[in-house]
Amino acid sequence: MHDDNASAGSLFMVVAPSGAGKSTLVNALLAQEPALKLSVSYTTRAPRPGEQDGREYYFTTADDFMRRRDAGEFLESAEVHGNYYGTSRVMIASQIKSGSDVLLEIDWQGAHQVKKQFSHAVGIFILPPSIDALEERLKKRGQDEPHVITRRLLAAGGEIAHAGDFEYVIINQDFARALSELTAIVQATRCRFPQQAARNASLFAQLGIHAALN
Ligand SMILES: Nc1ncnc2c1ncn2[C@@H]1O[C@H](COP(=O)(O)OP(=O)(O)OP(=O)(O)O)[C@@H](O)[C@H]1O
Ligand SMILES: Nc1nc2c(ncn2[C@@H]2O[C@H](COP(=O)(O)O)[C@@H](O)[C@H]2O)c(=O)[nH]1
Repeated sequence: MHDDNASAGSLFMVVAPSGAGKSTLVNALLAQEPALKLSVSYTTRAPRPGEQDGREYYFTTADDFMRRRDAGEFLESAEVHGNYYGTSRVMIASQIKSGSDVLLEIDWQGAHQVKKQFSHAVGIFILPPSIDALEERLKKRGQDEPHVITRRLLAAGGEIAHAGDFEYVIINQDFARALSELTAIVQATRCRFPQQAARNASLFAQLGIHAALN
């Protein structure tokens, strides 16, 4: 089993039922934390209007996805709402190794797979204030067919049942508050001993601080 170590960047996983607001929160977080790298996943889902290949996702066919999966190219992958999604192993490994903090927007199944390989990955589950609010948000977003929205709402209860598997839970009712909680989690993780020691190795050496103090 692979695991991260003291010199590695932090790995964040943001998980939520569809429509809870994770992409909106993550985009706002990235705007204020440009050093944080967002992993771009592969998916077999068709692009929504305005989505660009290589920006929101790498859009691909089921055949290509399976070929990549069978070749071990994915750190994690899962079927979600009738489509396949996966995170590139190579991209994450190189970003973490170079000390970058990386954020994955994935479902709970993928998060479990990542946690088995990177035990220090920080899982953050975003809850909607209610199922009614989730429905309203999906409808207002206006990007999915009614049958797709129904399917996603039906799946939400099962996904929410996994909230307790994660280190942190944020209720995205008031957006500004939810964003400030997400930011606080990222900043607190960066202040953990291994992350600080890796970022400030020469200061730590100068001050005579050793990892044994951790
Ligand atoms: N706190 C909030 N209050 C009201 N609306 C919100 C809030 N947060 C996000 N939204 C809106 O809810 C809709 C869904 O948000 P978003 O697309 O970020 O969800 P998501 O969890 O990323 O969904 P998916 O998993 O389907 O990509 C968007 O139209 C967004 O503007
Ligand atoms: N396990 C993974 N799940 C992923 C990944 N990328 C996205 N997702 C999840 O899929 C649903 C639907 O996304 P949408 O863009 O079609 O609305 C969403 O809840 C994501 O969390 C991934 O790489 N792996």
